[in-house]
Amino acid sequence: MINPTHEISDSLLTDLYQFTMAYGYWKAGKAEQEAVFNLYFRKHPFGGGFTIACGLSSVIEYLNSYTFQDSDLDYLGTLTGSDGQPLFDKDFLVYLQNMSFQCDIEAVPEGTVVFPNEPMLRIRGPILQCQLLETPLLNLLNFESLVATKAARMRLVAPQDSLLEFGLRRAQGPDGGMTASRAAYVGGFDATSNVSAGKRYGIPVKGTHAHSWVMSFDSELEAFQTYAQYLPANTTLLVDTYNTIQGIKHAILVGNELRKRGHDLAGIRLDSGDLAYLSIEARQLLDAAGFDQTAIVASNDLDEYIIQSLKLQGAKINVWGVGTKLVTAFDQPALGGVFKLAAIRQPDGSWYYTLKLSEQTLKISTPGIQQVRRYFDANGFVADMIYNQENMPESSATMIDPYDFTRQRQFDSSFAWEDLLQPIFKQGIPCYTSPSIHEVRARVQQQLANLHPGIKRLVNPHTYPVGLEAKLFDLKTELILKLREAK
Ligand SMILES: Nc1ncnc2c1ncn2[C@@H]1O[C@H](COP(=O)(O)OP(=O)(O)OP(=O)(O)O)[C@@H](O)[C@H]1O
Ligand SMILES: O=P(O)(O)OC[C@H]1O[C@H](OP(=O)(O)OP(=O)(O)O)[C@H](O)[C@@H]1O
Ligand SMILES: O=C(O)c1cccnc1
Repeated sequence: MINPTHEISDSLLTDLYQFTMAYGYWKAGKAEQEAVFNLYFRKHPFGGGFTIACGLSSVIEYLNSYTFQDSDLDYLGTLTGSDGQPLFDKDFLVYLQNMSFQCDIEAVPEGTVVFPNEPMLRIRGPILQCQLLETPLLNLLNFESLVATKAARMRLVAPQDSLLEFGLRRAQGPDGGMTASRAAYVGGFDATSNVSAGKRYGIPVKGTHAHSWVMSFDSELEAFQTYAQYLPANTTLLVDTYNTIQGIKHAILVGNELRKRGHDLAGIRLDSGDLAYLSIEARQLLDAAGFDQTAIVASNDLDEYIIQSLKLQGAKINVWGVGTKLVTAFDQPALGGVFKLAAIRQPDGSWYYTLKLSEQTLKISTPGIQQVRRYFDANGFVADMIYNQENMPESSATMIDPYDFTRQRQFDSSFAWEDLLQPIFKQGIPCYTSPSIHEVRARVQQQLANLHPGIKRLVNPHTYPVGLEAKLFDLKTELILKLREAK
């Protein structure tokens, strides 16, 4: 049985190794040791130059009901190791039963443009709790951010057009379909064909009709007439079932009949063939018949590259129906968000900063209680500087490229800035008022308007500068040197 309401309140929705580590922390007396983890990704999806942060409202919803049900604990109690013995002591299950979410969470608001290596979310609290949450936090933020980014790329190439998400049938299960519909709207789509997403998220729902409608009648004309008779206010006719040009002519006939009844032909839809050629022909036929306001909808395996190409070819399409390539994030099915331990509290109250070494410089994590300071000027965003909140930047700060220390920038007090991570939970208590989905969607466009066009190029975009504040850079370098020696 699928979960049609798409509720996410499952505290077992994590990897087993989070529970085995949690158990280990508990046994070792470390369960409540304060830790800080940063959630970030290393590379933009789709070879692009920006990513849209999305999924925070799902995170909030998830954490608001983060408790273990008796049946969850019963199930954990049945798990055994390779020796056949229970994995977890009963007392550990009691600990989980009595546990309440106690962490601080800071995160960038949904709809913010974000860049590699900067935290989208930071969690601070008992290490056992942070650890259990690694998997659901990544699950909730990775996919929504990915689809919102894909949608935003399509919006960029069709700024004035209507974008409809048609993906539910091709989505990764019901949950993937719901999440994708939400993220597509946030990223800039205007409506979805997914009625459940319309109800749940307040997204406009729109649609045309399928080939089956036409095929179920003796003739295309009769199919169009019948549709217009019963749905005169929603008459967008799919014209390519048999012969597209003939289909357009049939639609015009029906349009004239609709006008006599005080309605109009809202649109025609093309779903096969050369969409540039056919849309130009359709526009001419429609205009010549006085239907210059009738929309031309196109669908058929569209993505941002095909939409861009069709526009360059002069296609007369003003509504785009996009399914598969959007909701599956077809050319990059996952955003590689990661969750890394960055600091752990010592018994003397000081922070012990942590770092994961790697042969690949790109994969070396960054320590610190990280915050992102975004500098901007009259032209938009200038750079993002990651700093350690325990060692605040001076009013004149130096930002260093973590991969080439010779590249440095100075930000004096003449620059405006804002810190991106906002408090979402304080010691487990929610402290953030989520904006509406419509406000989040508007934020995406405001954010993109602040990016240089080169950063928004679909292919080989310019890289937006992200660096480390000098004291954090020094901390990281010091740690790398120490760990390379010691381990
Ligand atoms: N003028 C065009 N320029 C670039 N791409 C186009 C153009 N017209 C259509 N396309 C795209 O080319 C692909 C055509 O795929 P395909 O050949 O499978 O479709 P079709 O045969 O026309 O339709 P179907 O197989 O659905 O009946 C689709 O992704 C479509 O969006
Ligand atoms: O192409 P997408 O971007 O995924 O958009 C959704 C597709 O779903 C419908 O097709 P249908 O399921 O009837 O199959 P089809 O591919 O044969 O048209 C519709 O006609 C679109 O072509
Ligand atoms: O309404 C439509 O035209 C539609 C909906 C889902 C998939 N394809 C098309």
